Amino acid sequence: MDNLLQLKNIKKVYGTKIKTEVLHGLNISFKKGEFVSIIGQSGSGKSTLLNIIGTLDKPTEGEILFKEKRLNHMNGKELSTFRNDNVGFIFQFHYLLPEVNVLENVLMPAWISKGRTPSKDVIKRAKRLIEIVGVKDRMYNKPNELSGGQRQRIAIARALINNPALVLADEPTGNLDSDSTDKVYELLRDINKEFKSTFIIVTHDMHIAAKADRVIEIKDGNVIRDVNNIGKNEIESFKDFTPTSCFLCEK
Ligand SMILES: Nc1ncnc2c1ncn2[C@@H]1O[C@H](COP(=O)(O)OP(=O)(O)OP(=O)(O)O)[C@@H](O)[C@H]1O
Repeated sequence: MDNLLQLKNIKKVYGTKIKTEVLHGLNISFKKGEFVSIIGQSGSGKSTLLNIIGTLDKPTEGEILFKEKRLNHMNGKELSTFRNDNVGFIFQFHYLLPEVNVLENVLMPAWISKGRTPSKDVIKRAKRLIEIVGVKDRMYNKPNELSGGQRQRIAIARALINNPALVLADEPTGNLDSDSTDKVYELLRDINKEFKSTFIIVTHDMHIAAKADRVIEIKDGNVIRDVNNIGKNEIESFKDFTPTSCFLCEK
């Protein structure tokens, strides 16, 4: 698999008078189509890293290459175009617009990036995505008429409308019960297989992280572990993050 994204010596310092370095020179490459979990204790730097990868925040030092192209020197407008065309975001809270229906919510990023009413093909893609995420019968309902799990599924469909090469998710199932969590993760994996987008998912639940192709552990702003195809032996060694219901541990 080719590299989609490369982080080179990424440092992040917060504060001006009192400076705190929260990422200490990270070097990580992500391949096309890879499904990666980022795990770590609260405050270890996971969201900071994800925000930098998604260009929502700038690193204090270091370089980000996306398809070999340097992102560091892009201005705000260029970055916003870059994000709209290449990155899908899924957050813990769905941020759906309450005033418009499910279909219009999913179409919103396409609307924004083109600056006009989406084409028939885009509308077709939106309908297909809504079908894939299993909420077809709620296409014309408003978000407040959906369950929490259904809203998160719509947020996933919305993240995919522009066919992004990269999907970033920060605790995407943090607000869901364990049954919906499992279903949403299965859905993310299915979508990853079908559309070949690279998925980077921040979580502190090992039950979730273990479903990825690769698990990266961050501790105090450093990568302390980077493991492919995690198995039973490794999962037990991530004991800080292993809930009692961990499905692999019980095997
Ligand atoms: N805007 C900010 N200004 C100053 N410090 C910040 C800022 N954002 C985050 N931090 C600090 O950076 C460190 C890393 O925060 P970050 O949110 O990346 O951690 P995290 O691993 O995502 O945590 P959690 O799992 O609790 O969401 C923390 O010590 C946090 O207090």
